[in-house]
Amino acid sequence: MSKGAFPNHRVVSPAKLNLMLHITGRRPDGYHELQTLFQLLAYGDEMDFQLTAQPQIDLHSQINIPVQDNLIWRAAQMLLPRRKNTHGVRITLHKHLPLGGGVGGGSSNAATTLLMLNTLWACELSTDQLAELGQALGADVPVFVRGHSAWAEGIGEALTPVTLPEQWFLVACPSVSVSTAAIFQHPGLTRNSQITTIRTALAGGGRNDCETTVRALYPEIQRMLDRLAAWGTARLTGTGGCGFVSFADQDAATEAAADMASEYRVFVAQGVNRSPVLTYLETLP
Ligand SMILES: C[C@@](CO)(OP(=O)(O)O)[C@H](O)COP(=O)(O)OP(=O)(O)OC[C@H]1O[C@@H](n2ccc(N)nc2=O)[C@H](O)[C@@H]1O
Ligand SMILES: Nc1ncnc2c1ncn2[C@@H]1O[C@H](COP(=O)(O)OP(=O)(O)O)[C@@H](O)[C@H]1O
Repeated sequence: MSKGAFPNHRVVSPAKLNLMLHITGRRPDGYHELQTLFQLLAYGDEMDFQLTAQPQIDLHSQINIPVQDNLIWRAAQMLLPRRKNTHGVRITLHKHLPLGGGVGGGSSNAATTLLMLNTLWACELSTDQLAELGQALGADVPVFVRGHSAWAEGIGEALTPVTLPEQWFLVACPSVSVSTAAIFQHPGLTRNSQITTIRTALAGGGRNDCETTVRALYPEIQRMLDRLAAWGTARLTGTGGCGFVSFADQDAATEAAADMASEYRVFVAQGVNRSPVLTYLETLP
């Protein structure tokens, strides 16, 4: 760091898995009523945040989408009117998570940006305010803003923090990306699951209601889930396309990952109850 330069803050923008996902109804505005268990992971994209003397937002992201559409850019723009100092920021995204994989990378990046800039720009917004801003960017943003594994209802915004066993997960990502909107618009999707309880879900009950439709539309995902099933109960996360299996220990997960790695992009990650971004923010003065 050169003299006078601002420090660089590197944080892990975590992924999530939906351990189960039931669709219990559809609202008049087209959004679906869900019940889902969000498991945060100690793995994700890495993001660098460094304040600058110039007031602009300078985003370096390897993903091939127009900057105005990047959820990081959009999150930063939302906080700009609340900035209480004169600094700009240089944000660099090191993308590790697949796009449109159901592991929530874009939503997580948006939430990480809201959390980091709220501190670095001294915006002083409460967690509730940040979660509300985040929800306008996507249904999955609030869970990452609150930064805790959670039971979600409503359209995914009514969150109850939960403590989950910190198991290991093998996540496999097929080379296809699934459009969340397309799955939710599909006529074959089951939308009438019985309301279940948080207790049943925590005990491992439940399934992913999107899975039948996703399997039918994407043979490659069907094949991947069938391959994963060699190690246990294989599930789709979100609207896909990634699937996962849980393990009690890291070695077993790593062994299974090695077996799948020649065919699929895979990663092994531990489930965590608290987001690494919150842990990082606690270290700041
Ligand atoms: C269903 C989940 C479960 O985690 O799927 P994944 O995106 O993770 O796969 C998420 O809540 C998705 O969250 P997110 O990806 O942020 O969704 P949004 O951008 O808000 O919405 C994308 C589209 O999905 C549909 N949608 C989303 C959430 C919801 N409860 N009902 C819906 O019908 C809407 O058609 C919307 O236009
Ligand atoms: N910073 C970002 N990272 C990833 N995707 C982004 C980002 N900004 C915008 N997007 C868009 O959001 C879409 C869904 O993002 P992502 O979070 O990866 O999917 P999912 O919600 O299925 O896990 C991407 O296909 C991409 O077009």
